[in-house]
Amino acid sequence: MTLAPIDSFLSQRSKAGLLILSTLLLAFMGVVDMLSGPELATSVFYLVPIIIVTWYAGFGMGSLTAVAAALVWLGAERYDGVVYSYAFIPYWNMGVRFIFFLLIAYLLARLHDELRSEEQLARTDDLTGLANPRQFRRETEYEIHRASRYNHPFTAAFLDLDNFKAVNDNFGHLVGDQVLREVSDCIKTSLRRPDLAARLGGDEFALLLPETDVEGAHSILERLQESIRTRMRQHAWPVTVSIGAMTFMRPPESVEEIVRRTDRLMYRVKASGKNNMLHDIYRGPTGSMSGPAARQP
Ligand SMILES: Nc1nc2c(ncn2[C@@H]2O[C@H](COP(=O)(O)OP(=O)(O)OP(=O)(O)O)[C@@H](O)[C@H]2O)c(=O)[nH]1
Repeated sequence: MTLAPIDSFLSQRSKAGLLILSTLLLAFMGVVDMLSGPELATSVFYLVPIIIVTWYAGFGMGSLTAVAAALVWLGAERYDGVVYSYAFIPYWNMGVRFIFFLLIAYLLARLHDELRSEEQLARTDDLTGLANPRQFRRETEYEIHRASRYNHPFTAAFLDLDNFKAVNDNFGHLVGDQVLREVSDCIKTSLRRPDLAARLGGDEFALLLPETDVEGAHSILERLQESIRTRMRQHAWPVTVSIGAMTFMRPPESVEEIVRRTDRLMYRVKASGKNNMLHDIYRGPTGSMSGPAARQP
């Protein structure tokens, strides 16, 4: 049994939706507790709404649910007519339960944050904050499935910096790192929200532009190339960028095919003098390919 559908359902709920859900669960718990009487243990079930709200809406909302759970528990005890030797004991118990719930919510919120940040680290390139190759592959696989289903084009592009080694050699490795960060910054500001940018390693970057046809991709990539050129000139770094881009009117078989085709275009740019872009169209295994459109710098 997998919890994925429940997880997907809960993660799509708004904070208000989760609060309503937890209120309903607590009300249900209160009724069950009242009907079952004081003998039957139900305490652990009060944790369910607290766990759900804390995990999907954060510690603040989890604390509110913890208060509500402690109050509902007190109410159920009152209804059952439990007798204590001192009048303050029910309130003491309520306080202890609240602290227990709060501790669970706190630990859970910490665990959640740690997991999220680990996931984030596993997806990103340390130096630039862009996606890493594993994440690029995962998203590209997903895009192939999506494009097959909805029959939409998408574009993939490979970027390789020109003369980057010269910066390392002449200004040092730290300046080289700064170049990579500046290029990443240009990429981040040139792309749209659904686009993905990854650093594949060294001075190589990959872009995935979902739902993007030839014209759309061409204008984004031209803008990006110009933005990188301008930024490099501002720092007097002798770096330009070579781009190979492929617009897939039909999805290819695999990520490898995307990489192979796009990489090949990028290397043709390198071989023909660098600092340029080749952009081609893939129309399917039997379809014809247009000649690559090159733009001179
Ligand atoms: N500063 C820095 N350099 C790196 C990093 N990763 C790889 N490199 C260096 O990047 C360089 C990449 O080599 P090339 O792509 O051949 O260099 P290039 O001068 O751009 O060559 P062309 O693409 O032919 O213009 C190598 O010298 C690597 O040592 C990094 O994270 N930081």
